Amino acid sequence: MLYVSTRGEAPPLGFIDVTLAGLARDGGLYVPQSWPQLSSDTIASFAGRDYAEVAVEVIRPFTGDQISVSDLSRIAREAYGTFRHPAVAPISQLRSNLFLLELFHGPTLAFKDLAMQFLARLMDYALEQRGERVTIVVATSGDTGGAAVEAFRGRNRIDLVVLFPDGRVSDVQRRMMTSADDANIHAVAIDGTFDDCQALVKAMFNHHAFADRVRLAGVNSINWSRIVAQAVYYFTAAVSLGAPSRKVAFTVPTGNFGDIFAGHVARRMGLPVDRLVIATNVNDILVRTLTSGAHEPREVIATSSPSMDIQVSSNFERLLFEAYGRDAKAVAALMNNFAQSKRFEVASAALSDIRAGFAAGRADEDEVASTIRTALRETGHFIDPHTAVGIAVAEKEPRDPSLPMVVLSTAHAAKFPDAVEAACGERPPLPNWLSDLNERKEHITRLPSDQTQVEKFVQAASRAAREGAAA
Ligand SMILES: Cc1ncc(COP(=O)(O)O)c(C=O)c1O
Ligand SMILES: N[C@@H](CCOP(=O)(O)O)C(=O)O
Repeated sequence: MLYVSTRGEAPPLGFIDVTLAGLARDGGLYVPQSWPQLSSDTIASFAGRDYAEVAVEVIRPFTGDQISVSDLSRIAREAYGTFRHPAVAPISQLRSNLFLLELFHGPTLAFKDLAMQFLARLMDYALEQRGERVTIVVATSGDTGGAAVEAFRGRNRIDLVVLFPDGRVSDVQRRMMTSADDANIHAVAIDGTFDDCQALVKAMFNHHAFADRVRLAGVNSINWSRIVAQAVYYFTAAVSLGAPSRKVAFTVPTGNFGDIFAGHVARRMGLPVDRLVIATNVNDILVRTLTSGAHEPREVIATSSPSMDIQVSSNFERLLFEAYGRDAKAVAALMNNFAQSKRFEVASAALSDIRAGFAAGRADEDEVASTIRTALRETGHFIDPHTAVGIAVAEKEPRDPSLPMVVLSTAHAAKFPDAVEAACGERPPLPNWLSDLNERKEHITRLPSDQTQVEKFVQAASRAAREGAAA
């Protein structure tokens, strides 16, 4: 199994190299050369099995011969052993044929743990085998950063620098990123938005001399292994609701388009997914793109679902690659346009292709608040504002009432206590095992959104760079 860049100018790589590379050398994103298929019998056999076992079955076809099944199984067992629910990603029912896929039972209470716990162990394994070190720089709007800190802390061959937008994450999210004492973890508050943080990461990857010096790696969803690990829960959820004998639809709270693209991957592998609904808050560039074909960012608006306050959705490039019939030249031209004039138009054939598999809707702040209130009243449970965006959009979406609709519940309400309390008047408590979070000492460096200054910081944090200089 080889991976190719969406922009066509980077060398094809195998699974482990793609995992360690992050962004492709030409600025594109890696995708598999072809989609592995799982038969209906294989998918049906997932029913009742442990999450870790299903993860191995789904991920294995993507690994080629680069990792043995026993190593992959050990990594999956260890990764999903850190979750506090035996099902790892259980399903609960909200209303008739409307379900929540609970992705918040991991160590940092958000769906990012599902892939990050796996990825950290996979990278550790690969680096140990090769005797190498890397420096990871990750951009976060709040959840990826905390999940990465938890998954990579104390790892001997990896230094991690987290760039988060100063003042634009919740207190719980910030503390999860800044309160690790481990010497290999560095939390940096950037004076800017998530889009600025992500642009800095991509600029560092495209500065090849720098990227080589620090052995730069990425664990945002630009990293293929993040996506494939997230595809697993689409299988477990759909099978528990009757797949492959019946179709299932999903609504996905969307920002960087990684999570919903993972649903597309599951569909490409043979899972009968009826439709994937993109749910955004008022930062609705993807809804506007699906409506008009014009992909054009606006100013980022701060909302109660801050992790989705994103205008530049990295993984949309992977979908464009698919929709343009894997024409890397066409995708590279779109991305060049975007870099130069901050907009592009999706060609009508590609737009029709996207609309055939995806719908899109947005929820404003009033809808989010009223969804949180209604859910608490009807079920007695708190939901987080990102999940509320998903539910609000799913409720508005025309759908076949006989098909199950699964909304991805992407975070625990206790990560956003102020927003939840403002909506419903009650404050969701943190789980007991995190009750000392507010007392932990924070370590934060503040930097402007400036590539030179951030690179200087990353280089100083990088043991890989120091070893290279000493050699
Ligand atoms: C809680 C939460 N929900 C939804 C999203 C959106 O996911 P994606 O960026 O994969 O579209 C994010 C951030 O990515 C998030 O942290
Ligand atoms: N919402 C995300 C943004 C980054 O997304 P990723 O899936 O590409 O890592 C966050 O919480 O940081």
